[in-house]
Parts: sequence; structure tokens; C-alpha cells
Amino acid sequence: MTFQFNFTIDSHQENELTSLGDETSGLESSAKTSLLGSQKGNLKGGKWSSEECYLSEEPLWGCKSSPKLQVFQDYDNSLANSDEITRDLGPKEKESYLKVAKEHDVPKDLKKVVEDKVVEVIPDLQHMNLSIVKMAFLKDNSCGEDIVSKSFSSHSDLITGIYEGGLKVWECTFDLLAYLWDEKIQFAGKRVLDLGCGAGLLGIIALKGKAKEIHFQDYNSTVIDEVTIPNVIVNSTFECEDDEVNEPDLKRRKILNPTQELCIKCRFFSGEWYEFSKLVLSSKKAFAKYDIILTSETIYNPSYYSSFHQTLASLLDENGQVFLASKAHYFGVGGGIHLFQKYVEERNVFETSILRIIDEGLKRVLIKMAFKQTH
Ligand SMILES: C[S@@+](CC[C@H](N)C(=O)[O-])C[C@H]1O[C@@H](n2cnc3c(N)ncnc32)[C@H](O)[C@@H]1O
Repeated sequence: MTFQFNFTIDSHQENELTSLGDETSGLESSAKTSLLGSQKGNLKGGKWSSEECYLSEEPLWGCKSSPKLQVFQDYDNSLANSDEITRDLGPKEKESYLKVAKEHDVPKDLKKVVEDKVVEVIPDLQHMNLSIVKMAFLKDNSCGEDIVSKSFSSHSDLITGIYEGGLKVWECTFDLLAYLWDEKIQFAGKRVLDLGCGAGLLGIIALKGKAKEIHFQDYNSTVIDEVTIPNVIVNSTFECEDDEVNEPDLKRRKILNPTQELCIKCRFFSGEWYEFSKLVLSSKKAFAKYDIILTSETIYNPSYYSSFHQTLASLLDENGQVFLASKAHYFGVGGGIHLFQKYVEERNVFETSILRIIDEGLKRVLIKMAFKQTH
């Protein structure tokens, strides 16, 4: 099988792009680790490895190009059962962290969203090549948020209150994917939120696991439009079993209108967490709380803990669970699993339990959170 490349990569530009985040902060260097980690990651027995990162020989409908690229880079009090969120914000938070939330429409022409995009394949998942996405933005600087050039010129994958890292697949996503796979976490019929989704791979796994509804949230609208939505599209099979046929042998498959399927199951949001919570709770569309919240590499900045904790407390169903993946410590930014667990303990809303510790490279931890039971 041969692959045809219908694009060119300016090697100078690619080098520059892959060096995004190569600066001094620990989070940034962990991003580098993330890149390296992803290179060895195939989901088998809980381990990802890149030898088996391959490209789909037959791209999904409408994906014109899938050239072979080996490497992918790339809340405060107990408002647990309240539909209202109130919070005092410090001046710094008011100034920087209240990026207004909005819901993104699912584009009508799904094929158009993914045509000419470069898609990479990891076991069971496909995603946009993020270097190519960034490169396109650098060439055509018409993006409203302008986060790519800001990230590029500041040599950072995080610019507080401006760009929060969604244009990269972070290492802990793969840890959580492996855990969900190993433990056969069931999504069927569940309402799921991928909080701080970036590429949205966690939510996509829930979609593939036949979740009833999946919501994706990222701080940056550019990330939702250019990465999350395209990723969901290329991972959607848009098929379901025909319930009218009872005999197992005769089960037929029917192709649904992809737009309908996406519109029914998936919703996409950008904006700061507190604003996002307000938006979904006040939405005219019916909203039921989430059974499962998946979140990876979202507790690096202690300044965000209040908003983050409040969001979990206000949006999680009373019997729901949060699966959270994080580095043990984010050097330079100051957050990490221990600081966050201490914060949660002090709020006395959730109980946490450690699911898995990955003690290689930068230590990473998976935790589960659920509401404390009041008897
Ligand atoms: C480091 S990225 C991780 C992305 C993705 N979960 C992953 O593991 O690849 C952090 C994510 O959390 C979101 N985020 C961070 N701070 C936020 C805030 N204050 N409000 C809303 N979203 C935020 C960003 O949009 C970003 O996608």
C-alpha cells in the first residue's frame, strides 16, 4: 500500500512548530515529555506504543488525505446539588479568567470540515495532526483568538487566560485512555463530559462506547472548531443497529444522517469553566447532569481550582464519577495532584481515590472523585 502526500511541509516551519513549549516551565517541559510519550503509545495491556501508530488505509468518508506521519505531537462550597453557581472572584480572576462561554454549532457540511485535513491514527482513534493545524494558522492568520501565533511568539503552550493548551494532546490523556480501556469502563447510555477536552480523545472514547450524550468543553473556541469537532467527525461511524429487526441474525445496520447523529449526541462548548457551568445550567436545551466527567491535565494552575471544583460540583450527577488524570506536580505553574486533593478535602464535597500511579518519567496519577455520601 502506498500513500500519496498531497501537501508539503516546510521543514523550517515544522521545526519551529514542534519546538513550541520547549521553554523553561515544568508544564512546558512536560509537554515535551508528552510528545515523547505519545510516540510510544499503542493501547495494549494499558500501554501505548507508537510502533503501531499507523494510518488508516481507507480514510473515513470525506477524508481526502491521510498521509503517513509517524509522530503525533503534539469550583466554592457545597453547591453539589444546586443549579445555581455563586462565587466571589478576586480581581485577578475577574480580569483574566472569565472568558465568556458559548456553544458551538455542529457544522452542516461535515465532510467539508475534514476535507484536506491530515489525519493520524492511533489504535481505535483518529485525530487531526496538530502541527499541520498550527502551521495552517501561522500561514493564514485570520483566526479570531490568534492563539497559535501568540503561543508561538511566547514560546509557550500555556498563556494564562488566553491560551490554555488545547492544541496539543497531553501525556495524561493516554494514561486515562489506557485506564478506561483496561478497566472496561462502561459508557453506554451515560451522559459524559470531556472537561478541558483539547483534542477530545477522552470524549471520543465515550462516544465510541455508545454514551448517550457527550459534551466537549475547551477554554479556546479555536480548539473546539479546528481540532475537537473535526476529531469527533473523523471518529464517528454514524451507524446504529436497527431496533425494528429482532432476530439477531437479521440485525441490519442503518446509516444515520451524520449531522443528526452528531447533533443528537454531541455538544461543544468553549469558555472559562465557571462561565461554561452557568451556560449549560441556564441553557434552553434540556440539561441533565453528567454521569461521568473525564478530565486530563486540567489542574496545573491552582488559581483555577475554585472554578474547576465548582464546575464539577454543579454539573456532576449525585451518583456520578469524575476520572481525573494529572501530573503529580507541575513545575513552574505550581499545581498538581497533592495540592488539588488537599483543596478538595478542605471543601468536603467530594471524596477522592487513587486509581493508578504511573511512576515513569514525570510521575502521573489517575484519581476518581465522587460526592461524599451523607447518611
Ligand atoms: C493542558 S490542556 C489539556 C488538554 C487535554 N485534556 C489533554 O490532556 O490533552 C488543559 C485544558 O483545560 C482547559 N482549561 C484550562 N484552564 C481552563 C479554565 N480556567 N477554564 C476553562 N478551561 C480551561 C483548556 O482549554 C485545555 O484544553
